[in-house]
Amino acid sequence: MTGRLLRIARTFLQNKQSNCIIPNMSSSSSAKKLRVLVDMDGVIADFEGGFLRKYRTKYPNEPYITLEDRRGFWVSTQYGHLRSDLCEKAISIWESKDFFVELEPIPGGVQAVKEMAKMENTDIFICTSPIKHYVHCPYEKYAWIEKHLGYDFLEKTILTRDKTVVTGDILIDDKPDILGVDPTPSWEHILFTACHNKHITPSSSQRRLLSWAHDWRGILDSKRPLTR
Ligand SMILES: O=c1ccn([C@@H]2O[C@H](COP(=O)(O)O)[C@@H](O)[C@H]2O)c(=O)[nH]1
Ligand SMILES: [Mg+2]
Repeated sequence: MTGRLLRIARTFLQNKQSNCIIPNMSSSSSAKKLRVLVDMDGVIADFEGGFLRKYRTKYPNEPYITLEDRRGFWVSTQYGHLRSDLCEKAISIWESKDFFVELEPIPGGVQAVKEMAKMENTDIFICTSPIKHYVHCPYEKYAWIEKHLGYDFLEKTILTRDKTVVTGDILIDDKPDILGVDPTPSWEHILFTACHNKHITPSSSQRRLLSWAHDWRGILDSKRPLTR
């Protein structure tokens, strides 16, 4: 027997003894799965709309910023510029009980996420940053996901203040700058258009998803390995 045949026979016996199952690389089920991370606030849950509604109810006599006039990711910063004490008043809204759980879904988002979850060779996770005032927010984010996406989606939920440490192929997120300890995250950031970011010109290499009515399937497909 040649050396090569001996090596093959030895490997076969070793695999047999250890009950090792050799994956069939030609089968589609063994193809590397596309991992999609989807942000929550501003992407599938309407943080901005929910904030404005509750702010105006709680502070009917205070000035406010319409969604049309929103600029910059941080609501609190823009309200602070309007009048310094409004920064704290804005923060008090999302620190209140029932703020996160009562957010309305963003049109098409829940449906798109459910569809992604059914796609072949696709793993989908919700990747969201809780606020540090943790009394209500983390619990309510889970409750929102159970209510709109179902109990099984709790298995696919990542709460983190640093999304750069999460691995994935795509992160669909409305925050223009996603920074953290890893300067070169594994995912491509797809900027989801929101009232606060629609005026900014993303860097030429950054792709946008204008809404869930736009071609999110094409974006996912563009990240899949080419098949013959
Ligand atoms: O002015 C603001 C606006 C939003 N937040 C909080 O930031 C996170 C954003 O989470 P993403 O996962 O990036 O969507 C969310 O918890 C908001 O409540 C803020 O603190 N201040
Ligand atoms: Mg967001």
